[in-house]
Amino acid sequence: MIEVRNLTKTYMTHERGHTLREVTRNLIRRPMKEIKAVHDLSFTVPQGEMLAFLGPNGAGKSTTLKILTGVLHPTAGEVRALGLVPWKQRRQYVGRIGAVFGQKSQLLWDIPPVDAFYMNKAIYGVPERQYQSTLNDLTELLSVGDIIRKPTRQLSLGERMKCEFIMAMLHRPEIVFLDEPTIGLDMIAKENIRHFIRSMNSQGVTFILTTHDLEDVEMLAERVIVINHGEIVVDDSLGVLRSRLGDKKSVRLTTESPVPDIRIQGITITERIGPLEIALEIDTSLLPLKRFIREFNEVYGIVDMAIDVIPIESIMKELYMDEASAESAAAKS
Ligand SMILES: Nc1ncnc2c1ncn2[C@@H]1O[C@H](COP(=O)(O)OP(=O)(O)OP(=O)(O)O)[C@@H](O)[C@H]1O
Repeated sequence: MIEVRNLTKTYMTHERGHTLREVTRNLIRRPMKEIKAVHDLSFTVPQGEMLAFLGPNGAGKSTTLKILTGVLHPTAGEVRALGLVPWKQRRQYVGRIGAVFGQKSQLLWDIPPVDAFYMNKAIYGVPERQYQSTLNDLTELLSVGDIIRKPTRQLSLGERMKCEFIMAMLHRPEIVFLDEPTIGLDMIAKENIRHFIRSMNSQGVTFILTTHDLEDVEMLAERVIVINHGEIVVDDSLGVLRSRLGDKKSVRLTTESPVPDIRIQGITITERIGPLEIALEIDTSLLPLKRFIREFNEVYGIVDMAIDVIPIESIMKELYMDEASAESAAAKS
């Protein structure tokens, strides 16, 4: 459904310089600087997939999504989505995709969402019967029957986001791009939105999600692509991603005597919660849990313990840090 081959985007910008002298000189000379935002990305997304496209700030996510939505054209490489080249066959393509931006509204502030929906109906040329039936389905699924008739500015953020989703889905897009779709929402509103995304996905809609909210990723995504410095670092299912990073456990421990700053292979102290309470990360491939419990109990006396799998935040942190440390090591050598 989406096929990306060797995608590269290089921005050309004017170098400003750091010192006042450089800035003044560069105002006249205007030297150009290349910024490789994405480099040689290749991946495919089958129909009906729920893909999380992640990476730290500046990794190249927005650039890739802008190319996939047809807003930008690449410097090199190919993209085919729904059989079309997004930036070349944009008119045909936009009628088959949708987008929801958590930080940017597509509704109009002073008019009720239902009027904005009607405008989109005209823009996309949605037939009246299809429009009414889709609108009924979506308003029912999101429980926003009355809300869509109030002026947008009077809606809560949660209500507005539900309407943003209706706006994006009315023309029944086959691929929907989500950028931080639950940002700023409370837990209940987040769950409503996630439930909606899951139910649209079960009807065959493909979702590509970019977010810094890793709970969205855990609750929604089947597959994760992580990019860093414009290149793919990981492309795997969430389960495989966890196992690839070792069999790590997060342990919260209360002991009879304080645990000092120990250096044992396989153990990292992540937090000191109190004088007798700490949080640890244990790599059980290096230190089996049974041995850890026995030895810690002998030395410090375990009073209470909670064991959990490592949350996805730690996995991501590790991925981002690996890349950063690899970079700095390369720079030093
Ligand atoms: N129009 C532009 N001109 C020049 N450089 C740009 C432009 N847009 C993005 N960049 C640069 O390209 C790189 C990738 O940016 P991009 O916005 O794609 O990252 P991102 O992963 O979406 O980051 P974030 O999570 O912060 O939104 C960054 O170094 C950024 O400064």
